[in-house]
Amino acid sequence: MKLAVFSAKPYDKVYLTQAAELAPDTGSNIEIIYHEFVLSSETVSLAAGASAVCVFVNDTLTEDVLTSLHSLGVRAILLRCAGYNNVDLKTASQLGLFVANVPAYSPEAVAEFAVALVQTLNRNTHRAYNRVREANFALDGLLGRTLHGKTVGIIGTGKIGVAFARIMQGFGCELLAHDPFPNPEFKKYGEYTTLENLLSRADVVSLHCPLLPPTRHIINESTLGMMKKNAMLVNTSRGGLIDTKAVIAALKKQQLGGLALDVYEHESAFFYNDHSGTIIEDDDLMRLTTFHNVLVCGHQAFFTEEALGEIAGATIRNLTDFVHGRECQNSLVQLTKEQGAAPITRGRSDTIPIRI
Ligand SMILES: NC(=O)c1ccc[n+]([C@@H]2O[C@H](COP(=O)([O-])OP(=O)(O)OC[C@H]3O[C@@H](n4cnc5c(N)ncnc54)[C@H](O)[C@@H]3O)[C@@H](O)[C@H]2O)c1
Repeated sequence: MKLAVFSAKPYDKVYLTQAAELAPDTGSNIEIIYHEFVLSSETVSLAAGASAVCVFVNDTLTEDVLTSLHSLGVRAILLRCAGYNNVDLKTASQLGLFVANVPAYSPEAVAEFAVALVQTLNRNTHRAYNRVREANFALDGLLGRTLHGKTVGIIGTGKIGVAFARIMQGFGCELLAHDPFPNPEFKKYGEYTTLENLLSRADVVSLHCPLLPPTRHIINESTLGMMKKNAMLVNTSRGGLIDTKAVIAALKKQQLGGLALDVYEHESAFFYNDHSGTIIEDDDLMRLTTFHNVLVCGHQAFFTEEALGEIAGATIRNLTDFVHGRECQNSLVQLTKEQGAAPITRGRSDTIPIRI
């Protein structure tokens, strides 16, 4: 069985190769071909000969890409990530393609990174680091706020949102959450409220919901206007949750106190590659990097040794479930027995109708 891996970085090669070698029931039967470029309509032909493709957050699996994959003989799509907003699941299902993700690979890794962003932005440690290297020990401009006693608003209380809540409770924060599907786990840490009430009360707002049609630009001119003046906004979820132009306007008006992003609406053109020698034409991204109170990272919240090991292991397990026609608990499409995969059995927040 040939597996074509797109957007493959050196670390993907190490962890996936190791996981395939350790797979108990297929072992050396998996031949992996690594492509460093993204999967798109321009590159899809390179999947020829493969029965399965493995993709990441910025590979685009639109109707035409999926149709091409299917006609090339690809039957399984393995996402080595949790979010699947980049895959047209309806078309995949119609084509009878198996699609599986890795729903939980160290949610703690992402939650811990969100906390790191909050504290870096709040206490200006990134600016202090640069100053001290130039022997500038002045404190002007580095003033932060004590988090203890502040209100933190969490939008989306799934695995990552709850892990974030648990850590922020440890800081002594009051926690509010908004989620159309309340999670009993969160109730240990705080209370659910409406989006409007959360935004008007929170000193820090952190986004942990998936990107879906109803959550696209959930942070927009109107919802930014509801936020407490000088509050901080953190997004480690998906770039499309924030209307970038609206957030730039809120920063310019000094309505928003700070912004920390691990994800960006149009990140697929830049993230995971070195563009330092080129002219970046995305003026919104460049504008964001000029604010002293904005921190942008390149979608790295998941990036820990533990998470990479879990992602690779789960990806290969999803593949072997498909190969052996076993029920796959990470399946994202409902296929018939004849199409070669088992029915979906998902938990509360992962039920498919919510996502499509
Ligand atoms: N930056 C990274 O490296 C990274 C890594 C992993 C995941 N992510 C992102 O984090 C997101 C959350 O991951 P998770 O594992 O916690 O997912 P999850 O499925 O466990 O939880 C998502 C939660 O969002 C809720 N939700 C759905 N619609 C909502 C809405 N309109 N308003 C508020 N909440 C809503 C769901 O009910 C669910 O409780 C993923 O969708 C993914 O986009 C980012």
